[in-house]
Amino acid sequence: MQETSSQRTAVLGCIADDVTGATDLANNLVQGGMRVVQILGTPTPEMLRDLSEVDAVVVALKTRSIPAEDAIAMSRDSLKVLRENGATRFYFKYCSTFDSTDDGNIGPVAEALMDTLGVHQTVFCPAFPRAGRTVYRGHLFVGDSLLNESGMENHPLNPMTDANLVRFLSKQTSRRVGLVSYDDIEEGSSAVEHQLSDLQGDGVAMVVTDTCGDAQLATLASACVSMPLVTGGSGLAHYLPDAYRKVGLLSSETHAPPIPNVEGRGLIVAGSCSKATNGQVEYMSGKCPTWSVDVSSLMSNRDAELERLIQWVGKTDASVPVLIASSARPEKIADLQSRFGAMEVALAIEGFLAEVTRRLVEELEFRRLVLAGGETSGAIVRELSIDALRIGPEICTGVPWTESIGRQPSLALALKSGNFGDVDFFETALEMLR
Ligand SMILES: Nc1ncnc2c1ncn2[C@@H]1O[C@H](COP(=O)(O)OP(=O)(O)OP(=O)(O)O)[C@@H](O)[C@H]1O
Ligand SMILES: O=C(O)[C@@H](O)C(=O)CO
Repeated sequence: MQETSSQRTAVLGCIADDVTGATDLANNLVQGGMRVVQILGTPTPEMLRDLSEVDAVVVALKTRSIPAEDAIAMSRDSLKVLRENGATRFYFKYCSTFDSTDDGNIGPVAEALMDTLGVHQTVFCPAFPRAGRTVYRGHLFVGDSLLNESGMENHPLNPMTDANLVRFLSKQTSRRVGLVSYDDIEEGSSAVEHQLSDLQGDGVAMVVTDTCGDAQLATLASACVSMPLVTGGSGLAHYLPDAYRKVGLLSSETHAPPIPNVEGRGLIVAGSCSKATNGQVEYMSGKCPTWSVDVSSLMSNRDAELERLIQWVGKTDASVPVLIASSARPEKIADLQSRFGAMEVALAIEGFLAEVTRRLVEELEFRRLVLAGGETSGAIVRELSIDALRIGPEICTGVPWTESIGRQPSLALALKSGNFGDVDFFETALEMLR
């Protein structure tokens, strides 16, 4: 296939199961030299037709923690539109910590996409070594810890209690699950292709891939270049553009991302309770006015809590950013969940933070938003009616600045996955826009 410089529609169509994951994926594609637009929610054909000079479209859904049949339907709808717009390669992005439950949604959505595309095999590559996620002998590590000892076992929505991905994915699918091992990958991309083909001969449709470093991701990208569908975290995406260029799927030009040109006040909203976000909230709370959401009051008297918060922000010094956080430690979360129900409290907080953010943007001219947590960011961008984002430069591994497309006034947004970023992430992000 030689579509190179005349290619006007995106070659690669991506479907991500949450909004910060989508941004992370887009960031890696941008670093590979692609021009990338992120669409928030299922795209319409018109939205894609209006995009020109784009190499990849990343669709950000919010399907990680919803019933599997709904996640499948939304993912299929997005696939259809991306395909009709001319994409020939597809990427299903989930979390580098494989966030899901025994019932899905990673296995069921991957199966549905495979069936729609008529493909018999795909890879599962959650590894993102630059962010400390590696896979060895099928086991997922976060830094030096196995997934189930990394803090992810305490996640409010999908506690991860099994690091063995071959075993865990097998619970989500009736298809055979296998492994391309570290040793196979070390032998190079042809060896991986042979191994994939042998596994396919044995009826293995879903292949978890060991990956301990970036060189192995590059090998894997070359081995997967002709696969219509790949699945994974964002690490593999860094290397796919180059692999596509080598086979003529993508023009040899690379593109540098623009920094958002947005004036206005900074707002940090954290709904993630991950270890990293908790540390970032603690650090930033010593540096700017900070509001810690009282979840019990929110559950009993939401409107009063909202007004109290808006009034408080109105009295803060307009020359500095404001931080609003619901983040809490595991014991506190467990207590709230037992009193109100896990999903009920999660959705109530998401809705509350979303409404607060919209009101602050509309009423107090906040324009530079730093949001922590995928579900939280998803709820907020939806409330702000943002349809699409242009991807800008990287703030830290996996998190770029982005700028809203088609919204007046435009907003600069940094959508941070819960576990990403150093302790000073919020400060660093806002300083980049000075
Ligand atoms: N104090 C709290 N008690 C219970 N649940 C909370 C609390 N604060 C936030 N939540 C909920 O926890 C969930 C956190 O998910 P979110 O995706 O935003 O963060 P994350 O999982 O750490 O990030 P990511 O998905 O990017 O890794 C949200 O649904 C949020 O509303
Ligand atoms: O892959 C990751 O870790 C992140 O992009 C993410 O999906 C967190 O929600």
